[in-house]
Amino acid sequence: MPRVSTASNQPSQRFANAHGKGLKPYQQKQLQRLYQLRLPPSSLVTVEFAQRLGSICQELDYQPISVYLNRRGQVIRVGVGSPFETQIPAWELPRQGAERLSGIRCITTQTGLEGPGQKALTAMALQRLDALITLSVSKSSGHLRRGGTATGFIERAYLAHLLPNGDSRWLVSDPLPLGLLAEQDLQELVEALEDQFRRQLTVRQVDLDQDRAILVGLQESGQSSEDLMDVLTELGRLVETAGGQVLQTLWQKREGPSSGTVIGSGKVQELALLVQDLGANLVVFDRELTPSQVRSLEAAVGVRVVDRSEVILDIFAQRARTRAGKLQVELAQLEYLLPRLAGRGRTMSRLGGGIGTRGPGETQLEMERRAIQRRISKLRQQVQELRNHRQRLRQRREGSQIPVVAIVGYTNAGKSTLLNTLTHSEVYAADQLFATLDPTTRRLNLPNHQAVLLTDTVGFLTELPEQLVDAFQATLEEVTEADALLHVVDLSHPNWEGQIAAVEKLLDEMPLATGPRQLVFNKIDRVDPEWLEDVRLLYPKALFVSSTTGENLDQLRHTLMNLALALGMKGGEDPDRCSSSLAGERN
Ligand SMILES: Nc1nc2c(ncn2[C@@H]2O[C@H](COP(=O)(O)OP(=O)(O)OP(=O)(O)O)[C@@H](O)[C@H]2O)c(=O)[nH]1
Ligand SMILES: [Mg+2]
Repeated sequence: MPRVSTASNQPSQRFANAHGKGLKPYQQKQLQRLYQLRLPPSSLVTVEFAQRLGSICQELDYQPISVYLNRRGQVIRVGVGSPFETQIPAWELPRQGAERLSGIRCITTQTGLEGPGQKALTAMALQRLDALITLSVSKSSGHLRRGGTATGFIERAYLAHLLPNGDSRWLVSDPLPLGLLAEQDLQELVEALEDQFRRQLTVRQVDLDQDRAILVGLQESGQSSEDLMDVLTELGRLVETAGGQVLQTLWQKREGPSSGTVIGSGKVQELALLVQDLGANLVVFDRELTPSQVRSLEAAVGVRVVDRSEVILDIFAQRARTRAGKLQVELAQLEYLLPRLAGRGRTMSRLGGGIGTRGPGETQLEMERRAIQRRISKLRQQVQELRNHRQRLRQRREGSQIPVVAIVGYTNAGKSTLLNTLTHSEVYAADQLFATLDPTTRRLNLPNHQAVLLTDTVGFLTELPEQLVDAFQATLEEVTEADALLHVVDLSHPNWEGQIAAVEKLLDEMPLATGPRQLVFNKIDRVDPEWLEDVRLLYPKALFVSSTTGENLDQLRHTLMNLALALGMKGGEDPDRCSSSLAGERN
């Protein structure tokens, strides 16, 4: 049997809290009876139904009542409170595309004579209601039936509905006599609206196979606007690299993140509206979210909410080609997933479809947890084997006394391109983040007939998820075991200085990366030559090259020659070098 309070299935208490008044049993009964009423499917509202609501409203001392109906004319929810207070939670709403309305309309009572307020209209937009009908109940002129019960008097009525992409989000009618409103055809109205929404969607050329994302950032005190923009630009690049489309970016200035939802509650609401307006199906935050934050946010906005780490993990998962790469990515993903298992799933399970949305029940979760743990230990073991294998490879290389130089740098700096140009190879290089996941080593013969081994490595990124760093340890050891590092910087990137700092920081955190580091500014073909001279003054020891045009690569070869000579001498003096560093690693 349907209850008056449909949201929590706890009768009446919710309303008593919202309005400071408990409901008397006979009042509850009247509300309950509303569930038995049924409107003709084509009617927006009937005069009888409106008057019945007006009368109940009077009997409840003019507390507002909101009734929700589906398109078959059935009452599916009754609440004492404004449309804003009685909203249907996002996860209980049917999941619809941006071209559809929810198939639910709300009829609400009020005592004022004005049309629906901002909050009520916002609630309509959040739920994508077919329509919002506001009935103004007169306090004075309610007339009495012979039996003594008030019938309620509806002074005027308003019809409000959403608008496809106009200057305003909704349209509110002038005050209408009830009779006129009752003549409105519901089907005609919603068909016309959905038709317009569909056409608008075609104009926007939304690709329905792609994730359509809204980015959310937080500017904490102490963070400059430029820093935030850099973070959000990079986040956008990451989302695009992962195959998503960025529809819009939203940010907020705040002391610090709110513990519940990162951004404040008003901003969450703005976000939820934007999701509706743009037909987004994904929200991406610029920072790592706790499981409970994800839960609250998903409940409020009604679509999947992910954090930056998940996007990065997703990219790695898509990029991984080799067995080793796949192994490492799977390990990272599972380690990320495990602590988040409990929260995910249940809130979103009703929405169905899409990654991370199918929620198993609690027992199944427990089983899955154990299965995942087993899988993680197995993967760790395999990653360890991989590590040993790489170690043997390196050992062989070191035995051959050819110095190893690792090319490191921020993702997309041009590391693979540099390796390709220098060694005439065809390692995969592309204008993508994390084009390279697996290190590749190539032999480079220098003009003096000496050789070095150049190793291309996975790109760096600020605040890489720790699970990834752990999982890619085997790969990163190529860096820690190299005799020297070439730190490649994309000088044409607006945040090149920030990227240098990020890479230096990560390298400093690797205790074994002790070899000399040579800074190589790349992509100089894309920067203003005058400005380049200024940078040269700032970094007198750096090299300035273009990997695509080959400019100044001779200088780089020369530098490598000197490096190799110095290393060769060092190698000669210290034959134990390789075994001692390996011993250190085993601990
Ligand atoms: N104009 C110009 N473009 C360059 C230069 N070097 C690399 N690129 C371009 O920059 C993009 C990234 O190059 P990659 O070599 O894949 O960069 P990477 O550092 O290996 O990137 P990840 O493997 O993703 O970390 C590609 O589109 C290259 O063509 C250069 O000197 N000048
Ligand atoms: Mg690369």
